[in-house]
Amino acid sequence: SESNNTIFTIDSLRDSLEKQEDFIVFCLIERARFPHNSPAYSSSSGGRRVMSSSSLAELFVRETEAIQAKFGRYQNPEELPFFPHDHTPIQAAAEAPPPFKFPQFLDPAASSVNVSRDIWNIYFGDLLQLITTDGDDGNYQQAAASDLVCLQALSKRIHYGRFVAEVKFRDSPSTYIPAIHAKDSETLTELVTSKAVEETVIERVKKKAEVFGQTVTVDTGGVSGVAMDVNATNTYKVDPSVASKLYAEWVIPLTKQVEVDYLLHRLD
Ligand SMILES: O=C(O)C(=O)C[C@]1(C(=O)O)C=C[C@@H](O)C=C1
Repeated sequence: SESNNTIFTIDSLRDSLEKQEDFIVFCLIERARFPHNSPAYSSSSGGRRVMSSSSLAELFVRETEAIQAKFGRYQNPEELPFFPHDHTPIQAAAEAPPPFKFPQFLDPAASSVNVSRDIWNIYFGDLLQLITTDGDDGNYQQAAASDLVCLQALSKRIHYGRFVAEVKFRDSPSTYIPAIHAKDSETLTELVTSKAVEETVIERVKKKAEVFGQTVTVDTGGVSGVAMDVNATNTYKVDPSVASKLYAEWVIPLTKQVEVDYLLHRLD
């Protein structure tokens, strides 16, 4: 309904993006507890009988998403799966509560936007090596479970660009309409860009990695107080410069690509 639309403003969306940062930083910290565990990402079967030629991590994501799809995860317009699934939620008992009615805020343009492949490739091709140590502890299930949570958090954040683009378009259609008609992605990219906001976001993420990634120690010698270990960069659980690089080089550029892809189809 139209009344649902009022909850989305550029400020409320930026507020949500800021809160999602906390979760993303904690996801990275959690994954960084385990070594890289490269066999989880190799698709060769090593001669064993396997379900498919996919890696363990890929199978884990695919199968978990399929279950979450059955329970309605992708009825939420904020969520996009990495793999296509039958999105029909399972039939709940007759007395079960009715499904949540998500506000339908996005234009059908949303269905033509999907950068999941890029997120997948960046995560497994670049990011994972930057937040983990080389090594193999054999606990691939645990590593893959952490990967899934990271991937879902990043995908939600980046695809939030659809909501941001819709708000920007509604706030000022005449700014965007000529570039949309001209299919001018370069101009659209300039129009959705706010350098000052980007710099704040990148700086804030770095600071969060510094604050959340410290080892907190409690003085048990009878003296009250909590001592925070604010030592050299290499004592942080995730290198703060990796967190800011993630945002500067991948998260923000992909969010902008999502915004532009969405706007390009906004008047279809
Ligand atoms: O806040 C916005 O206006 C956004 O579009 C989001 C975002 C981001 O990804 O954080 C992307 C582009 C802008 O240049 C600034 C920030």
